[in-house]
Amino acid sequence: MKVAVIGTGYVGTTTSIAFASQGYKVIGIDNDEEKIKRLNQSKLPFYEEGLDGILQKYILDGTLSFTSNLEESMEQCDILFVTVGTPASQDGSADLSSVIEVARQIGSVMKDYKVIVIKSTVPIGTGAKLKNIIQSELKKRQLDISFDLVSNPEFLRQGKALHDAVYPERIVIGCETDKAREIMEEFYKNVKSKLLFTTVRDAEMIKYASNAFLATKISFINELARICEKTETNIVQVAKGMGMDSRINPQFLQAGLGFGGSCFPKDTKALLALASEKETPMNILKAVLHVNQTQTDWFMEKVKKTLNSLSGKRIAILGLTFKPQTDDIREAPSLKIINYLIKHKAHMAAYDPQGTENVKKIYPDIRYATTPLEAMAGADAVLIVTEWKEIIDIDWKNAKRVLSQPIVFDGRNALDSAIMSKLGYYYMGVGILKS
Ligand SMILES: NC(=O)C1=CN([C@@H]2O[C@H](COP(=O)(O)OP(=O)(O)OC[C@H]3O[C@@H](n4cnc5c(N)ncnc54)[C@H](O)[C@@H]3O)[C@@H](O)[C@H]2O)C=CC1
Ligand SMILES: O=C(O)[C@H]1O[C@H](OP(=O)(O)OP(=O)(O)OC[C@H]2O[C@@H](n3ccc(=O)[nH]c3=O)[C@H](O)[C@@H]2O)[C@H](O)[C@@H](O)[C@@H]1O
Repeated sequence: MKVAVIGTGYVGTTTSIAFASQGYKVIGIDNDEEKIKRLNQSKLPFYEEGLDGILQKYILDGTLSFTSNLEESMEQCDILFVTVGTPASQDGSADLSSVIEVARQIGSVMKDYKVIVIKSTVPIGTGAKLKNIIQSELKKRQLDISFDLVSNPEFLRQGKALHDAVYPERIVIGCETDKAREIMEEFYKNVKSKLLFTTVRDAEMIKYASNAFLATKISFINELARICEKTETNIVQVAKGMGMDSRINPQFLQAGLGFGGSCFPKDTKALLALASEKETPMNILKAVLHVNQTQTDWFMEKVKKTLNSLSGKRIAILGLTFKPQTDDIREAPSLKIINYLIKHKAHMAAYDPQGTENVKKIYPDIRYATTPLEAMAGADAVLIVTEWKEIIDIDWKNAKRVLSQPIVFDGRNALDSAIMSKLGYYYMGVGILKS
């Protein structure tokens, strides 16, 4: 079975590699010709550990190839996965222009039966809409070709993308015909995973509901962190105790600077936009976004209060990406923090193992360091913004010497407050008592 993957971004490239590893011949397609050229030279368009070597292996052995020519690729493939972006529009709803464009292109060149699988995150009802678009393109060509439209949402996490794509915990397949079900069952037969067949609409909702629920856990714990500080309780211990109940479980109970990235913020907004369109308020989700939008300001107000004023203070920012193990800075809390520090006239030096070049494009005028210690030299305070292992593993005992004042604000509760205090730091986390 040969497959095409349309859209070679984070999801498209990773799933192409995962499918190649399962023995399929895969053609990755993108309308960004520069990206295609680089991919064919085994150059990833983003950072994801371990992925570049495997990409090269499959390109060299001919399992995986990349092109911009959809028509030619379609003739050779039985299944087409659509993984183009669905970013947020101005009003928060999902911008479907890319998936719609791809549906039009498919309908305008399709010559025989295909299974078209939507992996992009799309609002409920989009599958049906895309099916209509393909049908009307076929009608324009006076063709009566059958095809199936399937929803197969993607649940991979950046930073663990390859692992998640190769060993998914669950596979959700929304389809409307037995033929499509059989083909999808056959396609995933070698993947050991829980498989759920459902309708296209249910599959679309499962994706939004999953992201919204995880975002809810994060905002819940972040709001709880605020009350922990007022009640002299420790959110790390509280989350640990809560997570010991398997009904709650410890995952996504890490208090911090709020959720960022390309998905939680946009998908929660898109679900809210859908709820508003359907005149069915989702009050919990609204509050989830509100907590998230105010979390960095809440944290920075503590920083400002502790330092009396930020004006003229030298601040070291450690970590810029929205989470470790990625170079992605989309909706990263660091951007809000830099903005806050600029507004309050602080001087800053920032360090990140992978995200610096991307942040430089937005904030070219702040100082960027090539090591954590360089960023910390002469600083009045250190802000831990992303919990990269390299940052956690700093030799904090000796690092104190390069600082102007031994003050650490840990936005991720990545360090141990008792140890930091023993080392002589004034240490403040999120939802834990300062030490
Ligand atoms: N990034 C992530 O971790 C996850 C993303 N998703 C969803 O997957 C979808 C893709 O996300 P990313 O890979 O992050 O997006 P991305 O922005 O990294 O990549 C999208 C790719 O689609 C290409 N594209 C756009 N229009 C095209 C067209 N007409 N023909 C061919 N290629 C076209 C772009 O050039 C780009 O390379 C989104 O709906 C997202 O919500 C789902 C799970 C995880
Ligand atoms: O739809 C998507 O794109 C993906 O969104 C998330 O994946 P991702 O955004 O890569 O990263 P997560 O590990 O979920 O982290 C998201 C954000 O939440 C924050 N977070 C996460 C967990 C936690 O306990 N606390 C917390 O603040 C992280 O720092 C990060 O900013 C989901 O975990 C994936 O299942 C989903 O496929």
